[in-house]
Amino acid sequence: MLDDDRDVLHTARLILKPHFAHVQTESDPGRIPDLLREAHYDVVLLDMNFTPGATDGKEGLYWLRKLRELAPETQVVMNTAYGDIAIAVEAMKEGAIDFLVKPWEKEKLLTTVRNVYELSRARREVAQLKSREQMWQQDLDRPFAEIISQSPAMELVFEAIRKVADTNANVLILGENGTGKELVARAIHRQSGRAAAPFIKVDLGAISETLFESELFGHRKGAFTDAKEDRPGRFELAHGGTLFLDEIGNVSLPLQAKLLTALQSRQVTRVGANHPTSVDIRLICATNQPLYERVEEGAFRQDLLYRINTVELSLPPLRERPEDVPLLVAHYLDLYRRKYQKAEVQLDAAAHEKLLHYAWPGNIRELQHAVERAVIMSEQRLLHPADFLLTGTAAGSATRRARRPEPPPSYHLETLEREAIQKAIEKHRGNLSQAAAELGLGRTTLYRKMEKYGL
Ligand SMILES: Nc1ncnc2c1ncn2[C@@H]1O[C@H](COP(=O)(O)OP(=O)(O)OP(=O)(O)O)[C@@H](O)[C@H]1O
Repeated sequence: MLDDDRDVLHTARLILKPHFAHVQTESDPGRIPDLLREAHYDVVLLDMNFTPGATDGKEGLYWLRKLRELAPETQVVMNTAYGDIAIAVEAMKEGAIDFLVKPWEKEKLLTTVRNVYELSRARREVAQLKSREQMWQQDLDRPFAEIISQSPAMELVFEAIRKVADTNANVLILGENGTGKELVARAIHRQSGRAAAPFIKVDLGAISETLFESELFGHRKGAFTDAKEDRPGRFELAHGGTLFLDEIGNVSLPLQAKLLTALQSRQVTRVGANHPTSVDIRLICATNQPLYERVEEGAFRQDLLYRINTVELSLPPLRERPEDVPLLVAHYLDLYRRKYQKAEVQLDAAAHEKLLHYAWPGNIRELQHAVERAVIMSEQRLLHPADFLLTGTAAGSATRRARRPEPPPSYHLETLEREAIQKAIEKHRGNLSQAAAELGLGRTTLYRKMEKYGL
């Protein structure tokens, strides 16, 4: 509160102090710029006249303008004397939010300041939401914002996405678990002309045979015991947008036939209905199964494969894009540091080495979970190799070994020891107690050696 009358300031302080976290009173308006530099004020109560004898309110209006200029989000309430209403109105035109007529009642002062404070908080929230939405919009404008990658292998994928996104072509995304198939499907949708319409995902691996038709094609009320009302299926929900069928390799042959019929005709009939409904969808399918082999085994219909694979995208496993590992580690470290409020957590060099040389059979999802777990469990600022329990299957490492020439044999003791430890950990699938027992070491010694060798 700014007022040249120290009694007024004293009374206001007594009234407001019990209700607000911070109340500041000041008799010299010349200090306004300094005060605003030092702190943020939600509400300022500003007198109209400061010089003895002045009644025209010019000073108040001058400082009001100054306040609006220096702190536009601060709300200003004018303190006016009885009879100053015309000046008060002018002040409102200049951006004051309200005015109080002196001498004010205790209750009047309290309610006014409280209301204005609530309003200023609400306005701040709206501003925050707006900027969040703007950031989100900017994110949408950057096509691959959330797909983190700097590898040539993924650059080819990005290029393919760019080419295919704005066509209506059916896309089949192949790749191991956790390679980002859903992320890519969403990126295609967002860059297509259908971006404003829904992206509907169906996890075909998780839908039971009995619910398949009703989930995908919908049902009429009374079609079966649980059908309490008419319900559209996922195909209809995706009308105008994109339908993403995940785990398409897991669908049984009878259901593949039903899917094929719907995809060929672009029509669906709700369970219990007599007439089909046309749907306009863009289809994206994904699977981690070797679909071509499944066709040869007779487990996947060839005609369905040809219907869904107009364009095929293969996502490389993480072990084939090692350039991405440091980037992903940094990304998820940052994310989980913030989520779990452990801003100080860092990886030591050996832990970095360990993550870099791991085969990541579970791909990005495994990396994400490994980093999250390490951040949650960490008790120190520095994360060591032992904080990352990577229980990669032998298959993962085997693939990696197959891709890289074996180093020449060495009888250097440390090299042999490192190898023995690595093999024991692999053999016991990451169970360090068992690995330590087999190596004839105590657990603490094993940890120490793992750290030394960056395992
Ligand atoms: N390039 C990437 N950058 C950042 N995060 C990624 C990247 N690729 C995948 N992820 C993250 O990894 C997790 C798995 O990705 P996603 O679900 O897209 O994989 P998927 O191949 O569909 O997996 P699944 O086959 O198991 O369904 C998600 O949390 C996703 O956000």
